[in-house]
Amino acid sequence: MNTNLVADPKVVVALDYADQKAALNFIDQIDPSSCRLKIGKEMFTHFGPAFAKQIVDRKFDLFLDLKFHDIPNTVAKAVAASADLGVWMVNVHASGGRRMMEAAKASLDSYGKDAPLLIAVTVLTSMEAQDLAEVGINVSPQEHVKRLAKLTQDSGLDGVVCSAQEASMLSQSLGKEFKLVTPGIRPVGSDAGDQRRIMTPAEAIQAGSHYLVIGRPITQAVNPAQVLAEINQSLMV
Ligand SMILES: O=c1ccn([C@@H]2O[C@H](COP(=O)(O)O)[C@@H](O)[C@H]2O)c(=O)[nH]1
Repeated sequence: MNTNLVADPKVVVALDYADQKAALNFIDQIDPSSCRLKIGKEMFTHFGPAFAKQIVDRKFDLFLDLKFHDIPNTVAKAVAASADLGVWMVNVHASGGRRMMEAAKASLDSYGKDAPLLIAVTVLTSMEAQDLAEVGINVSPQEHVKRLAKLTQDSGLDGVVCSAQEASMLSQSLGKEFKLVTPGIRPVGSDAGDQRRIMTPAEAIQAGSHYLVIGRPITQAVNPAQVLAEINQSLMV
């Protein structure tokens, strides 16, 4: 199926499947130029690095979304192990701090042009002000995102995970080259589920998002490849 082939696909499909066959069935219907793919804690815990390699071998750009958050030495080693898998992008939590992020970045030095993009999670898109207050952060999500994104840039990373609601603010303050990777994307009419800071695909691109992470609206659809094609179409206008 033609899912609208684009030179630099913006959509990153979150493959949050408990069933490897279901994920591969979807992947077999799409082309690497129609989207990038992401695996996170669910599929990596079920199926491990071998599954990640299968996706890389099929020539898809793979975002390994394991959100490392540990001491600098441990995170640096985990990021280097991710690079060994040949992934396109990998991430850590910005709240792990500057020394952790710098160690993660340094661990990629020896990979040269083959190093994956390294980005950091700011404030999860499932969180709103009340969630932050309950963990002792008494500023708005926007303010906390801004602080963590600046720290991420100062630590030498390539970009952040944030919500599209913060994209315009970050694009202005940190520049257009700094990658903004935005989950919490919901086409009109789709269920928000546990997400709180959401936007539609077209609005997110207009706000300055570089990559749109989209999971359930695609993967739980009756025809995931068709929904992907419709989303790509909505981005072409
Ligand atoms: O702040 C974050 C960071 C990561 N995610 C991940 O993105 C997808 C979103 O899936 P949907 O089904 O479209 O909600 C999922 O894999 C999350 O782990 C995020 O949502 N927010």
